Amino acid sequence: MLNPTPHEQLEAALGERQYRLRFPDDLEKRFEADTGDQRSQMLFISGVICLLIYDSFLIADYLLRPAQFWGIAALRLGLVSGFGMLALLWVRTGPPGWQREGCLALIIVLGMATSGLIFSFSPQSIAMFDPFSFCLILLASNIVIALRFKYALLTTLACLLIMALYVVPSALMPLEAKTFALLTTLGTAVFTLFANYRLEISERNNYLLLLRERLRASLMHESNQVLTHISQTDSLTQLPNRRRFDEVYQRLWQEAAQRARHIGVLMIDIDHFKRYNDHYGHQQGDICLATVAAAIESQRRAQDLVARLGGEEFAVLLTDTDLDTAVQIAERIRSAIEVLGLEHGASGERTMVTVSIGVALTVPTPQTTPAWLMRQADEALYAAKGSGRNCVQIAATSG
Ligand SMILES: Nc1nc2c(ncn2[C@@H]2O[C@H](COP(=O)(O)OP(=O)(O)OP(=O)(O)O)[C@@H](O)[C@H]2O)c(=O)[nH]1
Repeated sequence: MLNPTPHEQLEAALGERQYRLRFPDDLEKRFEADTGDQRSQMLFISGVICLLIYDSFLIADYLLRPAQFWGIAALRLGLVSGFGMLALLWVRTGPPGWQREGCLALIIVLGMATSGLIFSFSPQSIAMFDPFSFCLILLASNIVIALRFKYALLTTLACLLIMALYVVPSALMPLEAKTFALLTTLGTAVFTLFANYRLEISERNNYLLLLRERLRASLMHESNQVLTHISQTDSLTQLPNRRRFDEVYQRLWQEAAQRARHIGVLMIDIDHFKRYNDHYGHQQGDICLATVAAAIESQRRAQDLVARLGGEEFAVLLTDTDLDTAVQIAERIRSAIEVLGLEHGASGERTMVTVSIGVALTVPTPQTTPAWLMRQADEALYAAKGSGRNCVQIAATSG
């Protein structure tokens, strides 16, 4: 079975009941690649805010536990904030997802363990306040930092265990207060985990919708490019068609007018092509047209445009070219087709396929127009046909 395309994977993920916290592998990798850097930056900012709040509790420590203040300050500022800042700076560099989440989870657990230790230093009269700080740590972990759910769950369980290890055997609180503290912390854990789960689900769903829009836009862009190419290309010769020629011609004319530079047109027509068709058949005529087109294309300079204007008529747009060079290019094209040696048994004049070419060149002025120059090239072509074909003629106004 064929592997599903990114678009199919995406539609399947959107179609599923949206409660899963993991996409199929490819999509999951793309999710991490697309959102990882931004998440690292957000985690850095929310982490710094959490550390500031954590350290602001030094005010309460100073008021409630002045005797232990300096020891507690060393724990909060030196241990938790010190390691915390280092971890956040590292997270900001955009490490892989599991390292980023795991590292922050460890810092949160360290914060909880330190809060437990601070609780154990408390005088009996104020120990009852500390469980509130445990709840705040869970709030920070699950809502503000919003670790990915799996990490949030493990961190919460570790925090609850640490909290229970400090509070349950503690002699600082009566049983009623311990029960209240445990229930409050447990309730906070459940509520914040539930919110964390919903946050991640909605982040993932938003990502899927955004990705679908991006994929649709890029598919649309690709289709537009294909359609534009089709609408501007001649299907038989794969050369630009008349529409494309006119578009480029108008633009180059304006540029030549602004810069007072030459612009030139070579009008090329296969000689006695009606006879060729009649003699060899339309299908062979098509092959001949494509061969002649490729030969003309092979002689053009990089900056010039070759187009099939219709039927057996081609044109070359020349920019920044003097008359001598234009005639040289025309002569090169004429001779390249002659030396192809494509048999033309019905020509009457020669035995192989040849072309006649009209050359017209000008520096645009307010009195001249693109259509006027085309007419000049057409008249020169007509003159080439009149001079026995298989030759190049220059428009009278270009000489
Ligand atoms: N095979 C083929 N023939 C085409 C195509 N488009 C136009 N033609 C033929 O090209 C021929 C052009 O003939 P004319 O315009 O009379 O000119 P000519 O016979 O080349 O004569 P001169 O231009 O005077 O040398 C016609 O027979 C058209 O049917 C095409 O896409 N394929």
